[in-house]
Amino acid sequence: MALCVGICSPAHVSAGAFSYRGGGCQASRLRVLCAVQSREENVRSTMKALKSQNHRPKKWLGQHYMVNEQVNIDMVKAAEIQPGDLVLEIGPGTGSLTNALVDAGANIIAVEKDPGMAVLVGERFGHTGQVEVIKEDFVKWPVVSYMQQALEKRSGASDPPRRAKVIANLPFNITTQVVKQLLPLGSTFSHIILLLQDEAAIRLVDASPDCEEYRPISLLINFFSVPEYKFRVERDNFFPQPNVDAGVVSFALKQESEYPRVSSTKSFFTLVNSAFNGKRKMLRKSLQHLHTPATTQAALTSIGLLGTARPEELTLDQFVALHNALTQQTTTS
Ligand SMILES: C[S@@+](CC[C@H](N)C(=O)[O-])C[C@H]1O[C@@H](n2cnc3c(N)ncnc32)[C@H](O)[C@@H]1O
Repeated sequence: MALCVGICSPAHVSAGAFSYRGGGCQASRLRVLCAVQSREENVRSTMKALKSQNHRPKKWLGQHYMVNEQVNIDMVKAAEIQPGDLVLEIGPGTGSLTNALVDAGANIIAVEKDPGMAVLVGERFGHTGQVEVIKEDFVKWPVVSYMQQALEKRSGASDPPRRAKVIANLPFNITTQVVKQLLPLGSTFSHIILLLQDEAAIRLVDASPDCEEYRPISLLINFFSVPEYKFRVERDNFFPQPNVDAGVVSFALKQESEYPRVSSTKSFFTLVNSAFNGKRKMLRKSLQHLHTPATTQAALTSIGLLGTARPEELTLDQFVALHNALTQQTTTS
């Protein structure tokens, strides 16, 4: 590593959206050599940490460890971490991202499902007093009550509690579930920064009706947050190497007063989910278990759409208008 000081600055990393190429970058031979050496060293220290726990990476837990420190540093930058911020990290693994958070002065609650990794990360950061490790399956963990209590403990009696942030190199198999679980929590979290499969990252931030993957989750994301694609991370930055590249996305969470105006969020998403049950069907058909076709058609025309509209043609604002028109018609009839 010492060899690389002053030469290894990631020249291919610029502000805005960029891409981490691991050892495959187009920079000078020396820089490539340094990147390879530094990555090998990171792989070695990851292996050493794993060996100390007699641990082989578990595929079923999505254990692909980050071996490029600069990616961790840039994820922390993307989260705009300030000293004293409370950060929830999902799946700390060997603690490489945790380490960048500690360096930035954050206080971290790290939830790890693998007992061996929970022990490892607890031992690694015990002396800092900045990391609390919780050995739990994040999906079953009571995130709101735990984080609210932690925020309240930290805030003075007078000032309103600062919201926490979430950061994670997420196991790919729980991505959708975690996104759905966290996005509506704008009173607890201000930002969520996730490293995901690149394809999922692109799909989640592109929520326009023209997008082929336009689905209820696209509407959910824009209802509750402002998403942004930050940068791409190529597969050779992980150990073991996955079959696909990754991407980092940020969700700036809205607070309740900023949500689109609907009478009930629950009934709004019931409408959206029902609408997409038959993506190719006309709304007046797919919504017929909620409203008669005539009612849906009248509501559609009252907001300036054709009575034959299909779900993939409506923007979030138009779904909101449709929901409100249907609610109004139901209450007046
Ligand atoms: C992709 S690895 C990332 C590890 C580390 N943060 C890094 O960047 O190198 C995913 C981590 O999440 C953990 N994990 C998997 N499923 C989990 C769950 N349901 N709840 C909490 N942690 C989980 C795995 O054990 C693993 O440590």
